[in-house]
Formats: sequence, structure tokens, C-alpha cells
Amino acid sequence: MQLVLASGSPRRFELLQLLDRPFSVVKPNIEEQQQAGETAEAYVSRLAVEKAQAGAKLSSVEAAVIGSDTVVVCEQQVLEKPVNQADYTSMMHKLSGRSHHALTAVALHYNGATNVALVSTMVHFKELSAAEIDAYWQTGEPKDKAGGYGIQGRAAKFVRHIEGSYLAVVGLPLYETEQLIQAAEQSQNEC
Ligand SMILES: Cc1cn([C@H]2C[C@H](O)[C@@H](COP(=O)(O)OP(=O)(O)OP(=O)(O)O)O2)c(=O)[nH]c1=O
Repeated sequence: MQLVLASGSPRRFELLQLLDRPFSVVKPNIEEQQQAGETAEAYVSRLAVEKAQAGAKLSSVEAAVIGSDTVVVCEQQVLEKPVNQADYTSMMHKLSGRSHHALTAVALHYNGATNVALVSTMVHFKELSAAEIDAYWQTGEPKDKAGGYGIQGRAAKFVRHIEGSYLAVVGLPLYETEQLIQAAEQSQNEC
């Protein structure tokens, strides 16, 4: 079974390599806009599905295509990538000294069907000073990350502990991804 990652995220590329399965990459362009009344869980799942399905259109028909999406949810507000430093600063003040959820959905499109797994991880941040928030922006890490931070980078020192899946926070939960691939392989053998 050919495997394709529909993502421009370098984190997802590196993580998927850990499954030791050969794969190629396509980079579909999906509009990321939460709809009125759409829950964060439904939103992140829909985006993962749309990425996998858009990736399938760019791939061969036999391919199994993986799409994924990550958002941070703090006090019912969805935080995506910061659009500028002011947006980032307001996100970090929200996250400071509180717990939030990092939601990652991974979807696999294969043989006309799309399956999706959603992973929710609670992340507890320490209280952050304005100087710490400013210094972290200067590292350049926040710009392309949901919630404005990378747990795998210099924001690690802000994280007191997590409950859930570390790799899901980074962007691709490998247990769930492997399960989706194995289910697709099984469906292939049944035909
Ligand atoms: C919370 C968090 C997010 N992130 C990243 C994972 C995702 O790349 C990004 C969230 O944006 P996404 O829109 O999920 O993904 P993306 O635009 O980077 O890549 P693509 O849609 O092409 O797959 O934030 C981290 O790297 N570390 C973290 O701790």
C-alpha cells in the first residue's frame, strides 16, 4: 500500500518517519476557518479529513493519504497560528498559569473512505512573565505553531506537565496513525 503524507509540516514529516514505512509527501492547500457553531473537536477533525481528501486528489488512486490538524483550546477559544506578535502575546497571556487542551486529529483516506482519530491532551503551563513571553517570540519558534508554542522546542520550559499524548501536541500521534494504517491494510486484504 502506497502511503502519502498530505502536509507541509516538518514536524509531521519527521514523526511519520518513525513508523518505518516509506511515504511520499503532497502539500494541499486547505482553508482553515472554524464555522459558526462548530466545536473545536469537530473543526480539527474536519480539517484533518479535508487535508487527507485534498491530498488524495493530488496522489495516485491506490494511495493511503494521511492528513492532520492541531489546535490549542483555552477557555473554549480555539488558538491557531499567531498572525503577528500582538496575537502571539495575547495567546501566551491566556495560556500563562493555566491548563489548556491541545487537540490533534489524524485522518486517513483510502479506497474512497476516510477514517479519523482525535486526540486531546491537557497541557499545564507555568505562570509566564512578559519578559519570558517576549524572549520566546524572538526565538522565531511561535510563528508556525498552533497556540504560538512548540512543546518540542524552547517552550518546553513553560510546560509543568501534560496528560495525554506528547506526540499529538507536537502534531502527529503515532499510535493512532499506525492504527489507521493497519486498519486500511486489513481492509485491503479483505477485498
Ligand atoms: C501545540 C504545538 C503545535 N505545533 C505545530 C504542529 C503543526 O505543524 C502546527 C499547527 O498547524 P496545522 O494547521 O495543524 O498544520 P500545518 O499548517 O503546520 O501543516 P499542514 O496543515 O500542512 O499539515 O503547530 C508544534 O509543532 N508544537 C506544539 O507544541
